[in-house]
Amino acid sequence: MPPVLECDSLSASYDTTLVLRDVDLTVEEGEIVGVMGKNGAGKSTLMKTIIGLLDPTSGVVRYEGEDLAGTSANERANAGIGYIPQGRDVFPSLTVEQNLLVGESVNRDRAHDLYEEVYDYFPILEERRDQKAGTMSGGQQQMLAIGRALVGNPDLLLLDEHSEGVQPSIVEEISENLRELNAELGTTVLFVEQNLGAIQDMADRCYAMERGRIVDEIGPNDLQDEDAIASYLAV
Ligand SMILES: Nc1ncnc2c1ncn2[C@@H]1O[C@H](COP(=O)(O)OP(=O)(O)OP(=O)(O)O)[C@@H](O)[C@H]1O
Repeated sequence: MPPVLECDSLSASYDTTLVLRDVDLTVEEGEIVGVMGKNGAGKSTLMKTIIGLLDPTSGVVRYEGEDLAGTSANERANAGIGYIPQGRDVFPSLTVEQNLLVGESVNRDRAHDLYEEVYDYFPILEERRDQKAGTMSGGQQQMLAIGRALVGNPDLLLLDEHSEGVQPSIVEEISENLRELNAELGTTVLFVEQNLGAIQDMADRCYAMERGRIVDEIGPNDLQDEDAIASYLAV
């Protein structure tokens, strides 16, 4: 079976500024893989290039063995890639339930809706289903953004800094829920982060990114060694 996701010599730029440089990474089915790096390292750019919001200047993104070149972000979502952008981007004037309905539109298996699972992982979303998303806390909005991707029934979740602007205890809760849903639903996860705790709580293994390049790969044994990874983060 091919890896769920493969980036092969992936480079990307904004106008003439090259930001992502020759990135090679692989995510196997069922893994939770992190990419860590400081502000400006290129993590969001990597995510945008994988989901198709930014065209690579060179290199390839393969999803379940297929080259994604020429496919739109929408087509990638329809193929089973769920994307949770930095800053969450929930629709503030829609209710929780309406936000989830938008996410469900890409579910390929309409017979199996995932609301029950989402409400199990994030009970606050069920409690607040009729509340406008914009009135909720940062952590609750993050849960909603994850829930909105999940009801689309993704095989792969791309998460861009889910810890940002969220209080530490809630970051921990979200990370734990993501691990649970990875184990129970089998959803593969690629996340980018600069939060040490979130990386240690979530990742099976991790890549380190500096100035748009992958400079190290950290296996499970070294992930709990703060000294081994702190230099890649702003800690
Ligand atoms: N739309 C854009 N146009 C031009 N340059 C950009 C754009 N977005 C990001 N950049 C630049 O690309 C580089 C990488 O940014 P990126 O957002 O990918 O980093 P990041 O690792 O996600 O950082 P952060 O944690 O701050 O989000 C930075 O130098 C940034 O200024």
